[in-house]
Amino acid sequence: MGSETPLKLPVIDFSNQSLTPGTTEWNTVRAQVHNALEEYGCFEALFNKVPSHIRKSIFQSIEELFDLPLQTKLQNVSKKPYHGYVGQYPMVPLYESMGVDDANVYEQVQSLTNTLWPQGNPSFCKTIQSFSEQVSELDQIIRRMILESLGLEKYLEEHLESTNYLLRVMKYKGPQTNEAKLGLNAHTDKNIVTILYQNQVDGLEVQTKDGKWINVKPSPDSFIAMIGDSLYAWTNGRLHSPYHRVMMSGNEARYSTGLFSIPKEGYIIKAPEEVVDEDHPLLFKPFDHVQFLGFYYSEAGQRAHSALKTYCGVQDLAFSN
Ligand SMILES: O=C(O)CCC(=O)C(=O)O
Ligand SMILES: [Fe+2]
Repeated sequence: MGSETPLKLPVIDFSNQSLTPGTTEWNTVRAQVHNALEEYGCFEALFNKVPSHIRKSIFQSIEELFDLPLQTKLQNVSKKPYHGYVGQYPMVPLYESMGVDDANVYEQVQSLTNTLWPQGNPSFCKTIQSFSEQVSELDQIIRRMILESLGLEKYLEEHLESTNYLLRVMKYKGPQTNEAKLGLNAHTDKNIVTILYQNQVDGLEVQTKDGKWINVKPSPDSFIAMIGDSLYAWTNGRLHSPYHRVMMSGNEARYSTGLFSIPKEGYIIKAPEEVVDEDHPLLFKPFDHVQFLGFYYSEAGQRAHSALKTYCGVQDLAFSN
């Protein structure tokens, strides 16, 4: 009857100056990261390395982007599925998003900027690139902590080099109702790690392992870090990749960003032998992320409850032993 404490994601502080590998501070935060990702696959990260002027200008840049005519936005295309402009879907009418491949690389952002603004837009370009580069530092800290906590640090270099960064920017229109409307369908992310950042309008919900929805209410200094299916598979199920969705109410638009670390095409995701043993039989056959994405966006992939299990799960073999 409203007396239950609302569920909350773990909050982990990465803003300590002395957060460097090998220190006690590092090991303490690493243990918190490991516990949060095992249980929720997700946590709220306090991270003060992104200067406040960039945190402000990122939302100005995103608004400017979505205010472009549809014809211009449609020029945001990519070879990979779901990396370019997405919107105008009858199922999720509030949602619109765009993607910047290799968003931490200046020349890549510049090329998209010049496509969208032939007369140039240096402040957009600089803001997107700096923001992505700074948030990618948090991605790398978290992934280093994950590998260390699983005893997989010998794979660190290969692991970090096996991915690129995609920045997706999202706009959810306010539905003009008090009743919550679906902004984005429940899904698991398909990549390695996702780091989300939002304006002051909440709406993200993350599902717990026992099926309850947590309303995420990050502070203005917080980022939400989340595990995707590719890392779930690579860690052989040691870390959870949670279902999440966006529910919108009210009049205000929600703007959010997601920095996705994504395995490069041709890199085969295969759980290292250290995480496979009798108690932890291999859950997924080795796979290429880009081919997996192709399956996910096919009709069969969209029908599957878990595209990952349908595509490369070996659970039937494990059960039949
Ligand atoms: O807008 C958000 O906070 C979540 C977006 C999301 O889940 C996604 O793009 O995969
Ligand atoms: Fe997502």
